[in-house]
Amino acid sequence: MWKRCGGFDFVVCGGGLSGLVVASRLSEDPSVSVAVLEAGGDVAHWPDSQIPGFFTKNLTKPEIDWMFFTTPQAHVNDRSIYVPRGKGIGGSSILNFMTLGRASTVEYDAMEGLSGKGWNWSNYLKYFKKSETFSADPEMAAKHEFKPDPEVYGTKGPLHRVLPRWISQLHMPFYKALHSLGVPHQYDSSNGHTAGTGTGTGAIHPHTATKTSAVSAYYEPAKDRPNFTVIKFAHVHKVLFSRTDDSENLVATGVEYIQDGSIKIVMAKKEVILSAGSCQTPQLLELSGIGDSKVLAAHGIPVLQDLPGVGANLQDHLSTGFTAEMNPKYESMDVLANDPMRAGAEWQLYETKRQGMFTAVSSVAYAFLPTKYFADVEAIKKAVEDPTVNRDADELKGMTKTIELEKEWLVHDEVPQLEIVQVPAFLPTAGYLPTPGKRYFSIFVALMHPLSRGTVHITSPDPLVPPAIDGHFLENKVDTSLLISALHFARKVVRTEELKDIVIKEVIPGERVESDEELERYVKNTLSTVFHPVGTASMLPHEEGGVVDERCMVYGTENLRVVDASIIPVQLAAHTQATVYALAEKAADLIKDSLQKS
Ligand SMILES: Cc1cc2nc3c(=O)[nH]c(=O)nc-3n(C[C@H](O)[C@H](O)[C@H](O)COP(=O)(O)OP(=O)(O)OC[C@H]3O[C@@H](n4cnc5c(N)ncnc54)[C@H](O)[C@@H]3O)c2cc1C
Repeated sequence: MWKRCGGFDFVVCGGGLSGLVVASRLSEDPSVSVAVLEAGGDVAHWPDSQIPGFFTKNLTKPEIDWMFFTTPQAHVNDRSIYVPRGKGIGGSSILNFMTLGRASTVEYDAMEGLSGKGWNWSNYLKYFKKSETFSADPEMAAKHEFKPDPEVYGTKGPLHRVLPRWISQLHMPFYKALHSLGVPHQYDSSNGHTAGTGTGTGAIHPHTATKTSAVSAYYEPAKDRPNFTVIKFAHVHKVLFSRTDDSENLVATGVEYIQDGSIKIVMAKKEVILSAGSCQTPQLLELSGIGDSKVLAAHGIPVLQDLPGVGANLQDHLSTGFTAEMNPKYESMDVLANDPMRAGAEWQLYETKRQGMFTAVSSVAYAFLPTKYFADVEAIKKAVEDPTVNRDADELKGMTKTIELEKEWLVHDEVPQLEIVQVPAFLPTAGYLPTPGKRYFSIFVALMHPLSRGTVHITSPDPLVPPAIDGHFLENKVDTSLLISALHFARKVVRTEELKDIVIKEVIPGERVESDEELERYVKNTLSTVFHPVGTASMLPHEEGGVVDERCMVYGTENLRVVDASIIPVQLAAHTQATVYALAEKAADLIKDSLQKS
Protein backbone atom coordinates (compact mmCIF):
# COMPACT_ATOMS: atom_id res chain seq x y z
CA MET A 1 0.00 0.00 0.00
CA TRP A 2 1.38 3.43 -0.95
CA LYS A 3 0.73 6.68 0.80
CA ARG A 4 1.94 10.11 -0.20
CA CYS A 5 2.64 12.62 2.61
CA GLY A 6 2.74 16.36 2.13
CA GLY A 7 5.93 18.07 1.09
CA PHE A 8 8.64 19.86 3.07
CA ASP A 9 11.37 22.19 1.88
CA PHE A 10 14.04 19.89 3.32
CA VAL A 11 13.77 16.19 4.00
CA VAL A 12 16.52 14.87 6.27
CA CYS A 13 17.02 11.08 6.24
CA GLY A 14 18.32 9.95 9.64
CA GLY A 15 17.60 11.73 12.92
CA GLY A 16 20.98 11.01 14.48
CA LEU A 17 23.69 13.40 15.50
CA SER A 18 24.19 15.20 12.18
CA GLY A 19 20.58 14.99 11.01
CA LEU A 20 19.35 16.75 14.15
CA VAL A 21 22.01 19.47 13.96
CA VAL A 22 21.17 20.29 10.36
CA ALA A 23 17.40 20.06 10.77
CA SER A 24 17.40 22.15 13.92
CA ARG A 25 19.59 24.88 12.40
CA LEU A 26 17.59 25.01 9.14
CA SER A 27 14.32 25.30 11.05
CA GLU A 28 15.58 28.43 12.83
CA ASP A 29 14.16 30.19 9.78
CA PRO A 30 10.37 30.00 10.28
CA SER A 31 9.75 30.28 6.56
CA VAL A 32 11.56 26.97 5.91
CA SER A 33 9.90 23.61 6.58
CA VAL A 34 12.01 20.63 7.60
CA ALA A 35 11.13 16.98 8.09
CA VAL A 36 13.43 14.41 9.70
CA LEU A 37 12.78 10.74 8.97
CA GLU A 38 14.23 8.46 11.63
CA ALA A 39 14.09 4.66 11.53
CA GLY A 40 13.97 4.34 15.33
CA GLY A 41 11.87 5.91 18.08
CA ASP A 42 12.38 8.09 21.16
CA VAL A 43 15.29 6.62 23.05
CA ALA A 44 16.97 9.57 24.72
CA HIS A 45 14.87 9.40 27.86
CA TRP A 46 15.38 5.81 28.74
CA PRO A 47 16.83 6.13 32.24
CA ASP A 48 20.00 4.25 31.35
CA SER A 49 20.81 6.45 28.39
CA GLN A 50 20.91 9.59 30.54
CA ILE A 51 23.37 8.45 33.18
CA PRO A 52 27.03 8.84 32.31
CA GLY A 53 28.15 5.86 34.44
CA PHE A 54 25.87 3.55 32.46
CA PHE A 55 27.61 4.39 29.24
CA THR A 56 27.82 0.81 27.95
CA LYS A 57 24.44 -0.36 29.17
CA ASN A 58 22.46 0.18 25.98
CA LEU A 59 24.85 -1.65 23.69
CA THR A 60 23.21 -4.62 21.96
CA LYS A 61 19.67 -3.46 22.76
CA PRO A 62 17.91 -3.71 19.41
CA GLU A 63 15.59 -0.74 20.11
CA ILE A 64 18.59 1.59 20.35
CA ASP A 65 21.47 -0.23 18.59
CA TRP A 66 21.50 -1.45 14.98
CA MET A 67 24.00 -4.08 16.18
CA PHE A 68 25.87 -4.51 12.92
CA PHE A 69 28.72 -6.97 12.55
CA THR A 70 31.44 -6.86 9.93
CA THR A 71 31.86 -9.65 7.42
CA PRO A 72 34.43 -12.23 8.64
CA GLN A 73 37.74 -10.35 8.68
CA ALA A 74 40.42 -12.30 6.80
CA HIS A 75 43.32 -10.72 8.71
CA VAL A 76 41.65 -10.96 12.09
CA ASN A 77 41.18 -14.74 12.27
CA ASP A 78 37.94 -14.49 10.29
CA ARG A 79 36.22 -12.82 13.22
CA SER A 80 33.06 -10.78 12.57
CA ILE A 81 33.51 -7.64 14.59
CA TYR A 82 30.70 -5.84 16.40
CA VAL A 83 29.82 -2.42 14.95
CA PRO A 84 27.28 -0.73 17.23
CA ARG A 85 25.34 2.17 15.65
CA GLY A 86 22.75 4.26 17.43
CA LYS A 87 19.14 3.84 16.34
CA GLY A 88 16.40 6.31 17.26
CA ILE A 89 16.22 10.05 17.66
CA GLY A 90 19.74 11.19 18.51
CA GLY A 91 21.34 8.19 16.75
CA SER A 92 24.81 7.34 17.98
CA SER A 93 24.90 10.49 20.14
CA ILE A 94 22.56 8.57 22.48
CA LEU A 95 24.54 5.33 22.40
CA ASN A 96 27.98 6.89 22.57
CA PHE A 97 30.44 7.17 25.44
CA MET A 98 30.35 11.00 25.65
CA THR A 99 34.03 11.75 25.05
CA LEU A 100 34.45 15.09 23.30
CA GLY A 101 37.83 15.74 21.75
CA ARG A 102 39.46 17.40 18.78
CA ALA A 103 42.24 16.32 16.46
CA SER A 104 45.33 18.36 15.59
CA THR A 105 45.43 21.49 13.44
CA VAL A 106 47.68 19.56 11.00
CA GLU A 107 44.94 16.99 10.35
CA TYR A 108 42.09 19.49 9.87
CA ASP A 109 44.23 21.69 7.62
CA ALA A 110 45.19 18.67 5.51
CA MET A 111 41.48 17.94 5.02
CA GLU A 112 41.15 21.24 3.21
CA GLY A 113 43.69 19.93 0.66
CA LEU A 114 41.62 16.80 0.19
CA SER A 115 38.07 18.13 0.39
CA GLY A 116 38.13 21.73 -0.69
CA LYS A 117 38.08 25.27 0.52
CA GLY A 118 36.92 25.97 4.04
CA TRP A 119 37.31 22.52 5.57
CA ASN A 120 40.25 23.57 7.72
CA TRP A 121 41.17 24.02 11.39
CA SER A 122 40.11 27.64 11.56
CA ASN A 123 36.57 26.83 10.38
CA TYR A 124 36.37 23.68 12.46
CA LEU A 125 37.33 25.77 15.50
CA LYS A 126 34.59 28.28 14.65
CA TYR A 127 31.99 25.50 14.55
CA PHE A 128 33.36 23.58 17.56
CA LYS A 129 32.75 26.78 19.47
CA LYS A 130 29.32 27.32 17.93
CA SER A 131 28.21 23.82 18.96
CA GLU A 132 29.28 23.83 22.62
CA THR A 133 29.14 25.49 26.00
CA PHE A 134 32.17 24.51 28.01
CA SER A 135 32.64 24.50 31.77
CA ALA A 136 35.16 23.04 34.18
CA ASP A 137 35.46 23.27 37.91
CA PRO A 138 38.74 25.23 38.38
CA GLU A 139 39.85 23.16 41.36
CA MET A 140 39.23 19.90 39.57
CA ALA A 141 41.00 21.23 36.47
CA ALA A 142 44.07 22.33 38.43
CA LYS A 143 44.27 18.98 40.19
CA HIS A 144 44.38 17.20 36.84
CA GLU A 145 46.89 19.41 35.01
CA PHE A 146 44.20 20.95 32.85
CA LYS A 147 44.43 24.66 31.99
CA PRO A 148 41.62 25.36 29.53
CA ASP A 149 42.37 28.18 27.13
CA PRO A 150 39.16 30.26 26.96
CA GLU A 151 39.98 31.23 23.35
CA VAL A 152 39.21 27.75 22.04
CA TYR A 153 35.93 26.94 23.80
CA GLY A 154 32.34 27.85 23.08
CA THR A 155 30.28 29.64 25.70
CA LYS A 156 26.84 29.82 24.06
CA GLY A 157 26.48 26.62 22.06
CA PRO A 158 23.72 24.08 22.67
CA LEU A 159 25.88 21.09 23.65
CA HIS A 160 27.23 21.04 27.20
CA ARG A 161 30.83 19.97 27.48
CA VAL A 162 32.44 19.53 30.90
CA LEU A 163 35.32 18.19 32.85
CA PRO A 164 33.53 15.37 34.71
CA ARG A 165 32.94 15.71 38.45
CA TRP A 166 34.51 12.36 39.28
CA ILE A 167 37.98 11.53 38.02
CA SER A 168 39.84 8.38 39.01
CA GLN A 169 42.76 8.72 41.43
CA LEU A 170 44.79 6.73 38.87
CA HIS A 171 44.68 9.61 36.42
CA MET A 172 47.73 11.52 37.65
CA PRO A 173 49.98 8.49 38.28
CA PHE A 174 49.23 7.38 34.70
CA TYR A 175 50.35 10.76 33.39
CA LYS A 176 53.48 10.63 35.52
CA ALA A 177 54.30 7.17 34.18
CA LEU A 178 54.02 8.47 30.61
CA HIS A 179 56.08 11.57 31.37
CA SER A 180 58.82 9.34 32.78
CA LEU A 181 58.95 7.70 29.32
CA GLY A 182 59.48 11.04 27.58
CA VAL A 183 55.86 11.87 26.65
CA PRO A 184 55.13 15.62 26.98
CA HIS A 185 52.00 17.08 28.56
CA GLN A 186 49.40 19.30 26.89
CA TYR A 187 47.69 21.52 29.43
CA ASP A 188 44.88 21.96 26.93
CA SER A 189 44.66 19.63 23.95
CA SER A 190 41.56 21.29 22.46
CA ASN A 191 43.73 23.96 20.88
CA GLY A 192 44.85 21.76 18.01
CA HIS A 193 48.06 20.59 19.68
CA THR A 194 47.25 17.13 20.86
CA ALA A 195 50.53 15.22 20.98
CA GLY A 196 51.11 14.09 24.56
CA THR A 197 49.05 13.48 27.66
CA GLY A 198 45.96 15.64 28.04
CA THR A 199 42.85 15.63 30.17
CA GLY A 200 39.65 14.89 28.30
CA THR A 201 36.13 16.29 28.56
CA GLY A 202 32.67 14.84 28.05
CA ALA A 203 29.20 15.68 26.76
CA ILE A 204 27.64 15.95 30.21
CA HIS A 205 25.39 18.60 31.73
CA PRO A 206 27.21 20.63 34.39
CA HIS A 207 24.21 20.84 36.74
CA THR A 208 22.26 17.63 36.29
CA ALA A 209 25.30 15.40 35.59
CA THR A 210 23.29 13.70 32.83
CA LYS A 211 24.40 12.99 29.32
CA THR A 212 24.06 15.74 26.71
CA SER A 213 23.46 14.71 23.13
CA ALA A 214 22.05 15.86 19.82
CA VAL A 215 18.63 15.39 21.45
CA SER A 216 19.16 17.73 24.40
CA ALA A 217 21.19 20.19 22.34
CA TYR A 218 19.38 20.35 18.99
CA TYR A 219 16.13 18.36 19.03
CA GLU A 220 14.61 19.63 22.31
CA PRO A 221 14.95 23.34 21.40
CA ALA A 222 13.46 22.75 17.92
CA LYS A 223 10.77 20.15 18.49
CA ASP A 224 7.88 22.56 19.11
CA ARG A 225 8.57 24.75 16.09
CA PRO A 226 5.66 24.46 13.64
CA ASN A 227 8.10 24.15 10.74
CA PHE A 228 10.05 21.22 12.30
CA THR A 229 8.63 17.71 11.93
CA VAL A 230 10.15 14.43 13.04
CA ILE A 231 8.66 11.27 11.58
CA LYS A 232 9.59 8.36 13.83
CA PHE A 233 9.90 4.69 12.89
CA ALA A 234 10.30 5.83 9.28
CA HIS A 235 12.84 3.58 7.59
CA VAL A 236 13.96 5.35 4.43
CA HIS A 237 14.30 3.08 1.40
CA LYS A 238 15.51 5.38 -1.30
CA VAL A 239 15.66 8.87 -2.70
CA LEU A 240 13.33 9.63 -5.60
CA PHE A 241 14.61 11.65 -8.53
CA SER A 242 13.45 13.36 -11.66
CA ARG A 243 15.62 14.02 -14.68
CA THR A 244 14.23 15.40 -17.86
CA ASP A 245 17.34 14.76 -19.90
CA ASP A 246 20.11 12.17 -19.42
CA SER A 247 22.78 14.85 -19.68
CA GLU A 248 21.37 16.81 -16.76
CA ASN A 249 21.94 16.40 -13.07
CA LEU A 250 19.49 14.38 -11.02
CA VAL A 251 16.92 16.34 -9.05
CA ALA A 252 15.85 14.77 -5.75
CA THR A 253 12.09 15.13 -5.43
CA GLY A 254 11.44 13.16 -2.25
CA VAL A 255 12.07 9.89 -0.47
CA GLU A 256 10.31 6.60 -0.10
CA TYR A 257 10.13 5.04 3.35
CA ILE A 258 8.33 2.32 5.24
CA GLN A 259 6.33 3.01 8.40
CA ASP A 260 3.87 0.71 10.16
CA GLY A 261 4.10 -1.75 7.28
CA SER A 262 3.09 0.83 4.65
CA ILE A 263 5.33 2.25 2.00
CA LYS A 264 5.06 6.04 2.03
CA ILE A 265 6.51 8.94 0.13
CA VAL A 266 7.43 12.37 1.40
CA MET A 267 8.15 15.08 -1.14
CA ALA A 268 11.06 17.54 -0.89
CA LYS A 269 10.54 20.97 -2.38
CA LYS A 270 14.15 22.07 -2.08
CA GLU A 271 16.59 19.38 -0.96
CA VAL A 272 17.04 15.89 0.41
CA ILE A 273 19.81 15.48 2.99
CA LEU A 274 21.22 12.05 3.85
CA SER A 275 22.37 11.79 7.49
CA ALA A 276 22.08 8.06 8.07
CA GLY A 277 25.70 7.67 9.20
CA SER A 278 28.77 5.98 7.75
CA CYS A 279 27.17 2.52 7.46
CA GLN A 280 23.72 3.44 6.14
CA THR A 281 24.28 6.54 4.02
CA PRO A 282 26.17 4.49 1.39
CA GLN A 283 23.38 1.90 1.58
CA LEU A 284 20.77 4.59 0.88
CA LEU A 285 22.80 6.00 -2.01
CA GLU A 286 23.17 2.57 -3.59
CA LEU A 287 19.49 1.71 -3.13
CA SER A 288 18.73 5.03 -4.86
CA GLY A 289 20.85 4.16 -7.90
CA ILE A 290 23.95 6.17 -6.96
CA GLY A 291 27.16 4.20 -6.50
CA ASP A 292 29.63 1.88 -8.13
CA SER A 293 27.85 0.63 -11.26
CA LYS A 294 29.24 -2.89 -10.69
CA VAL A 295 27.75 -3.06 -7.19
CA LEU A 296 24.40 -1.73 -8.38
CA ALA A 297 24.28 -4.07 -11.39
CA ALA A 298 24.92 -7.08 -9.12
CA HIS A 299 21.64 -6.27 -7.35
CA GLY A 300 19.62 -5.25 -10.38
CA ILE A 301 19.48 -1.57 -9.39
CA PRO A 302 19.39 0.84 -12.37
CA VAL A 303 22.43 3.13 -12.32
CA LEU A 304 21.40 6.77 -12.14
CA GLN A 305 24.85 8.05 -11.23
CA ASP A 306 28.04 5.97 -11.36
CA LEU A 307 30.12 6.97 -8.32
CA PRO A 308 32.69 4.25 -7.46
CA GLY A 309 33.56 6.01 -4.20
CA VAL A 310 30.20 5.21 -2.58
CA GLY A 311 30.87 2.73 0.21
CA ALA A 312 34.64 2.74 -0.39
CA ASN A 313 37.32 4.30 1.84
CA LEU A 314 35.88 2.96 5.13
CA GLN A 315 38.18 3.74 8.06
CA ASP A 316 37.78 3.22 11.76
CA HIS A 317 40.02 3.43 14.79
CA LEU A 318 41.20 -0.04 15.79
CA SER A 319 41.76 -1.04 19.36
CA THR A 320 42.94 -3.68 21.75
CA GLY A 321 43.58 -3.61 25.48
CA PHE A 322 46.09 -4.18 28.20
CA THR A 323 44.98 -5.01 31.73
CA ALA A 324 46.82 -5.37 35.01
CA GLU A 325 45.59 -6.43 38.41
CA MET A 326 45.75 -3.53 40.81
CA ASN A 327 46.54 -3.04 44.46
CA PRO A 328 43.07 -3.07 46.12
CA LYS A 329 43.92 -0.05 48.24
CA TYR A 330 43.28 2.01 45.09
CA GLU A 331 39.81 2.79 43.89
CA SER A 332 38.53 1.35 40.62
CA MET A 333 35.17 1.31 38.85
CA ASP A 334 35.20 -2.48 39.14
CA VAL A 335 33.23 -1.98 42.37
CA LEU A 336 30.18 -0.99 40.31
CA ALA A 337 30.17 -4.48 38.78
CA ASN A 338 31.34 -6.67 41.64
CA ASP A 339 30.55 -4.99 44.96
CA PRO A 340 26.76 -4.56 45.33
CA MET A 341 27.04 -2.62 48.62
CA ARG A 342 29.50 -0.16 47.18
CA ALA A 343 27.59 0.10 43.89
CA GLY A 344 24.43 0.85 45.90
CA ALA A 345 26.21 3.60 47.83
CA GLU A 346 27.54 5.11 44.60
CA TRP A 347 24.03 5.04 43.14
CA GLN A 348 22.68 6.77 46.25
CA LEU A 349 25.37 9.40 45.90
CA TYR A 350 24.41 9.99 42.29
CA GLU A 351 20.69 10.14 42.97
CA THR A 352 20.90 12.47 45.95
CA LYS A 353 23.90 14.68 45.21
CA ARG A 354 24.85 14.07 41.61
CA GLN A 355 28.31 13.05 42.75
CA GLY A 356 30.52 9.98 42.44
CA MET A 357 31.38 7.43 39.79
CA PHE A 358 28.02 7.53 38.01
CA THR A 359 28.63 11.16 37.02
CA ALA A 360 31.67 10.23 34.99
CA VAL A 361 32.78 8.61 31.81
CA SER A 362 35.26 5.83 32.57
CA SER A 363 38.32 7.98 32.12
CA VAL A 364 39.59 11.36 31.03
CA ALA A 365 43.27 10.35 31.28
CA TYR A 366 44.31 10.37 27.64
CA ALA A 367 47.51 10.37 25.67
CA PHE A 368 47.72 10.89 21.94
CA LEU A 369 51.09 9.72 20.73
CA PRO A 370 52.96 10.37 17.49
CA THR A 371 54.94 7.31 16.37
CA LYS A 372 58.25 8.41 17.86
CA TYR A 373 56.93 8.00 21.41
CA PHE A 374 55.98 4.34 21.11
CA ALA A 375 57.50 2.73 18.00
CA ASP A 376 60.66 2.61 15.93
CA VAL A 377 60.21 5.43 13.41
CA GLU A 378 62.94 4.14 11.06
CA ALA A 379 61.36 0.69 10.92
CA ILE A 380 57.96 2.22 10.22
CA LYS A 381 59.45 4.40 7.47
CA LYS A 382 60.82 1.29 5.80
CA ALA A 383 57.62 -0.66 6.23
CA VAL A 384 55.44 1.97 4.57
CA GLU A 385 57.78 2.09 1.58
CA ASP A 386 57.05 -1.59 0.89
CA PRO A 387 54.82 -1.46 -2.24
CA THR A 388 52.96 -4.59 -1.20
CA VAL A 389 51.49 -3.07 1.95
CA ASN A 390 48.57 -1.31 0.28
CA ARG A 391 45.60 -2.59 -1.60
CA ASP A 392 45.49 -1.36 -5.19
CA ALA A 393 43.31 1.73 -5.08
CA ASP A 394 43.94 3.13 -8.53
CA GLU A 395 40.35 3.79 -9.52
CA LEU A 396 39.93 5.78 -6.32
CA LYS A 397 42.78 8.23 -6.54
CA GLY A 398 41.39 10.37 -3.75
CA MET A 399 41.46 7.39 -1.43
CA THR A 400 45.07 6.70 -2.43
CA LYS A 401 45.84 10.33 -1.58
CA THR A 402 44.41 9.87 1.90
CA ILE A 403 46.68 6.84 2.38
CA GLU A 404 49.70 8.81 1.15
CA LEU A 405 48.83 11.56 3.60
CA GLU A 406 48.60 9.07 6.43
CA LYS A 407 52.00 7.69 5.48
CA GLU A 408 53.42 11.20 5.96
CA TRP A 409 51.60 11.47 9.29
CA LEU A 410 53.16 8.20 10.45
CA VAL A 411 56.43 10.04 10.93
CA HIS A 412 55.02 13.45 11.81
CA ASP A 413 55.86 14.93 15.23
CA GLU A 414 52.47 16.61 15.68
CA VAL A 415 50.11 13.92 14.40
CA PRO A 416 49.24 11.18 16.86
CA GLN A 417 49.12 7.56 15.67
CA LEU A 418 48.10 6.04 18.96
CA GLU A 419 45.55 6.90 21.60
CA ILE A 420 46.11 5.35 24.98
CA VAL A 421 43.63 5.79 27.78
CA GLN A 422 43.88 4.73 31.39
CA VAL A 423 40.72 2.81 32.28
CA PRO A 424 40.23 2.38 36.03
CA ALA A 425 38.47 -1.01 35.69
CA PHE A 426 38.63 -4.32 33.88
CA LEU A 427 38.59 -3.50 30.19
CA PRO A 428 36.23 -5.84 28.31
CA THR A 429 38.52 -7.88 26.04
CA ALA A 430 37.37 -10.68 23.71
CA GLY A 431 38.10 -14.04 25.36
CA TYR A 432 38.90 -12.76 28.86
CA LEU A 433 36.85 -12.32 32.04
CA PRO A 434 37.64 -10.49 35.28
CA THR A 435 38.17 -12.43 38.51
CA PRO A 436 35.37 -11.47 40.90
CA GLY A 437 36.54 -9.22 43.73
CA LYS A 438 39.74 -8.06 42.00
CA ARG A 439 40.49 -4.51 40.93
CA TYR A 440 42.10 -3.63 37.63
CA PHE A 441 44.20 -0.96 35.98
CA SER A 442 43.68 -1.13 32.21
CA ILE A 443 45.10 0.68 29.23
CA PHE A 444 42.96 1.02 26.15
CA VAL A 445 45.12 1.35 23.03
CA ALA A 446 43.75 2.50 19.69
CA LEU A 447 45.33 3.04 16.32
CA MET A 448 44.38 6.47 15.01
CA HIS A 449 45.28 6.25 11.32
CA PRO A 450 44.96 2.69 10.04
CA LEU A 451 46.28 2.40 6.48
CA SER A 452 43.84 -0.40 5.65
CA ARG A 453 40.68 0.65 3.83
CA GLY A 454 37.35 -1.15 3.94
CA THR A 455 33.98 -1.02 2.24
CA VAL A 456 30.26 -0.85 3.04
CA HIS A 457 27.93 -2.10 0.30
CA ILE A 458 24.43 -3.41 -0.09
CA THR A 459 24.00 -7.17 -0.25
CA SER A 460 20.40 -7.00 -1.43
CA PRO A 461 17.99 -4.52 -3.04
CA ASP A 462 15.85 -5.01 0.10
CA PRO A 463 16.38 -1.87 2.25
CA LEU A 464 15.77 -3.85 5.44
CA VAL A 465 18.75 -6.13 4.82
CA PRO A 466 21.82 -4.67 6.58
CA PRO A 467 24.75 -3.64 4.41
CA ALA A 468 27.95 -5.71 4.33
CA ILE A 469 30.59 -3.90 6.39
CA ASP A 470 34.03 -5.18 5.41
CA GLY A 471 36.69 -3.28 7.33
CA HIS A 472 39.66 -5.05 5.72
CA PHE A 473 41.05 -4.61 9.22
CA LEU A 474 44.80 -5.22 9.55
CA GLU A 475 45.08 -5.90 5.82
CA ASN A 476 47.96 -3.46 5.83
CA LYS A 477 50.80 -5.00 7.86
CA VAL A 478 51.88 -1.61 9.19
CA ASP A 479 48.62 -1.40 11.16
CA THR A 480 49.42 -4.67 12.92
CA SER A 481 52.99 -3.72 13.68
CA LEU A 482 51.89 -0.40 15.20
CA LEU A 483 49.45 -2.20 17.48
CA ILE A 484 52.19 -4.62 18.55
CA SER A 485 54.45 -1.65 19.36
CA ALA A 486 51.55 -0.10 21.26
CA LEU A 487 51.28 -3.18 23.48
CA HIS A 488 55.03 -3.24 24.14
CA PHE A 489 54.68 0.41 25.12
CA ALA A 490 51.69 -0.23 27.42
CA ARG A 491 53.79 -2.89 29.13
CA LYS A 492 56.58 -0.36 29.64
CA VAL A 493 54.08 2.08 31.13
CA VAL A 494 52.81 -0.34 33.79
CA ARG A 495 56.40 -1.26 34.67
CA THR A 496 57.46 2.32 35.46
CA GLU A 497 58.46 3.32 38.98
CA GLU A 498 55.45 5.67 39.04
CA LEU A 499 53.00 2.76 38.91
CA LYS A 500 54.96 0.36 41.10
CA ASP A 501 52.68 0.65 44.09
CA ILE A 502 49.51 0.50 41.98
CA VAL A 503 50.07 -2.38 39.58
CA ILE A 504 50.36 -5.90 41.03
CA LYS A 505 50.75 -7.89 37.83
CA GLU A 506 49.85 -7.87 34.17
CA VAL A 507 46.92 -10.16 33.39
CA ILE A 508 46.02 -9.40 29.75
CA PRO A 509 47.69 -10.33 27.47
CA GLY A 510 49.90 -11.73 30.27
CA GLU A 511 53.67 -11.65 30.61
CA ARG A 512 54.11 -14.92 28.73
CA VAL A 513 52.74 -13.29 25.60
CA GLU A 514 56.02 -11.63 24.81
CA SER A 515 57.33 -11.98 21.26
CA ASP A 516 55.97 -9.97 18.34
CA GLU A 517 54.42 -13.17 16.93
CA GLU A 518 52.61 -13.87 20.21
CA LEU A 519 51.42 -10.29 20.48
CA GLU A 520 50.22 -10.39 16.87
CA ARG A 521 48.09 -13.43 17.71
CA TYR A 522 46.70 -11.57 20.73
CA VAL A 523 45.91 -8.50 18.59
CA LYS A 524 44.04 -10.64 16.04
CA ASN A 525 42.07 -12.39 18.76
CA THR A 526 41.03 -9.22 20.55
CA LEU A 527 40.84 -6.48 17.89
CA SER A 528 37.80 -4.25 18.12
CA THR A 529 36.81 -1.02 16.43
CA VAL A 530 36.30 2.18 18.40
CA PHE A 531 32.91 2.78 16.73
CA HIS A 532 34.14 5.77 14.71
CA PRO A 533 33.57 4.79 11.06
CA VAL A 534 34.18 7.52 8.46
CA GLY A 535 34.94 7.93 4.78
CA THR A 536 32.21 5.95 2.99
CA ALA A 537 30.82 8.97 1.12
CA SER A 538 34.06 10.94 1.09
CA MET A 539 34.28 14.63 0.32
CA LEU A 540 36.90 14.39 -2.41
CA PRO A 541 37.13 15.58 -6.04
CA HIS A 542 34.69 13.86 -8.40
CA GLU A 543 37.41 12.63 -10.74
CA GLU A 544 39.27 11.09 -7.79
CA GLY A 545 36.39 8.93 -6.61
CA GLY A 546 34.73 11.49 -4.36
CA VAL A 547 31.04 11.25 -3.48
CA VAL A 548 30.27 14.79 -2.34
CA ASP A 549 31.75 18.18 -3.19
CA GLU A 550 32.81 20.86 -0.72
CA ARG A 551 29.15 21.91 -0.34
CA CYS A 552 28.27 18.33 0.72
CA MET A 553 26.38 17.94 -2.59
CA VAL A 554 26.40 14.46 -4.15
CA TYR A 555 28.10 14.60 -7.56
CA GLY A 556 25.67 14.44 -10.44
CA THR A 557 22.78 15.80 -8.39
CA GLU A 558 21.26 19.26 -8.04
CA ASN A 559 19.95 18.96 -4.52
CA LEU A 560 21.00 15.79 -2.71
CA ARG A 561 23.50 16.37 0.09
CA VAL A 562 25.20 14.09 2.57
CA VAL A 563 25.82 15.53 6.02
CA ASP A 564 27.25 13.00 8.47
CA ALA A 565 30.48 11.23 9.45
CA SER A 566 30.63 9.42 6.10
CA ILE A 567 31.92 12.52 4.29
CA ILE A 568 35.11 12.77 6.40
CA PRO A 569 37.71 11.54 3.88
CA VAL A 570 40.49 10.60 6.28
CA GLN A 571 40.35 9.34 9.83
CA LEU A 572 41.40 11.82 12.51
CA ALA A 573 43.28 11.25 15.74
CA ALA A 574 40.28 12.10 17.92
CA HIS A 575 36.95 10.59 18.89
CA THR A 576 34.62 11.62 16.11
CA GLN A 577 31.60 13.29 17.64
CA ALA A 578 32.97 16.81 18.25
CA THR A 579 34.15 16.88 14.63
CA VAL A 580 30.76 15.63 13.39
CA TYR A 581 28.88 18.28 15.41
CA ALA A 582 31.14 20.95 13.87
CA LEU A 583 30.86 19.48 10.39
CA ALA A 584 27.06 19.46 10.58
CA GLU A 585 27.00 23.03 11.92
CA LYS A 586 29.15 24.12 8.98
CA ALA A 587 26.98 22.20 6.51
CA ALA A 588 23.86 23.90 7.91
CA ASP A 589 25.44 27.30 7.27
CA LEU A 590 26.37 26.27 3.72
CA ILE A 591 22.78 25.23 3.05
CA LYS A 592 21.44 28.46 4.57
CA ASP A 593 23.82 30.45 2.34
CA SER A 594 22.65 28.65 -0.78
CA LEU A 595 19.03 29.30 0.25
CA GLN A 596 19.73 33.00 0.45
CA LYS A 597 21.38 33.00 -2.96
CA SER A 598 18.54 31.09 -4.64
C1 LIG B 1 28.82 2.81 21.05
C2 LIG B 1 29.40 4.08 20.51
C3 LIG B 1 30.24 4.83 21.32
C4 LIG B 1 30.80 6.00 20.82
N1 LIG B 1 31.52 6.79 21.67
C5 LIG B 1 31.96 8.00 21.25
C6 LIG B 1 32.61 8.88 22.14
O1 LIG B 1 32.73 8.62 23.34
N2 LIG B 1 33.08 10.04 21.63
C7 LIG B 1 32.94 10.39 20.32
O2 LIG B 1 33.44 11.43 19.92
N3 LIG B 1 32.29 9.59 19.47
C8 LIG B 1 31.76 8.41 19.90
N4 LIG B 1 31.06 7.62 19.05
C9 LIG B 1 30.90 8.05 17.65
C10 LIG B 1 29.85 9.15 17.43
O3 LIG B 1 28.71 8.93 18.20
C11 LIG B 1 29.50 9.16 15.93
O4 LIG B 1 30.69 9.50 15.22
C12 LIG B 1 28.43 10.14 15.54
O5 LIG B 1 27.25 9.95 16.26
C13 LIG B 1 28.15 10.00 14.04
O6 LIG B 1 27.08 10.82 13.69
P1 LIG B 1 26.24 10.56 12.37
O7 LIG B 1 25.26 11.64 12.26
O8 LIG B 1 27.18 10.31 11.26
O9 LIG B 1 25.51 9.15 12.62
P2 LIG B 1 24.47 8.70 13.74
O10 LIG B 1 24.56 9.58 14.94
O11 LIG B 1 24.73 7.26 13.94
O12 LIG B 1 23.04 8.92 13.08
C14 LIG B 1 22.53 8.15 12.01
C15 LIG B 1 21.02 8.08 12.18
O13 LIG B 1 20.42 7.62 10.99
C16 LIG B 1 19.39 6.70 11.29
N5 LIG B 1 19.18 5.85 10.12
C17 LIG B 1 20.04 4.99 9.56
N6 LIG B 1 19.50 4.43 8.46
C18 LIG B 1 18.27 4.97 8.32
C19 LIG B 1 17.25 4.79 7.37
N7 LIG B 1 17.38 3.96 6.33
N8 LIG B 1 16.09 5.49 7.54
C20 LIG B 1 15.93 6.35 8.57
N9 LIG B 1 16.89 6.54 9.51
C21 LIG B 1 18.05 5.87 9.37
C22 LIG B 1 19.94 5.95 12.49
O14 LIG B 1 18.92 5.27 13.19
C23 LIG B 1 20.58 7.09 13.27
O15 LIG B 1 19.66 7.71 14.13
C24 LIG B 1 30.50 6.43 19.49
C25 LIG B 1 29.64 5.67 18.69
C26 LIG B 1 29.08 4.52 19.19
C27 LIG B 1 28.14 3.73 18.33
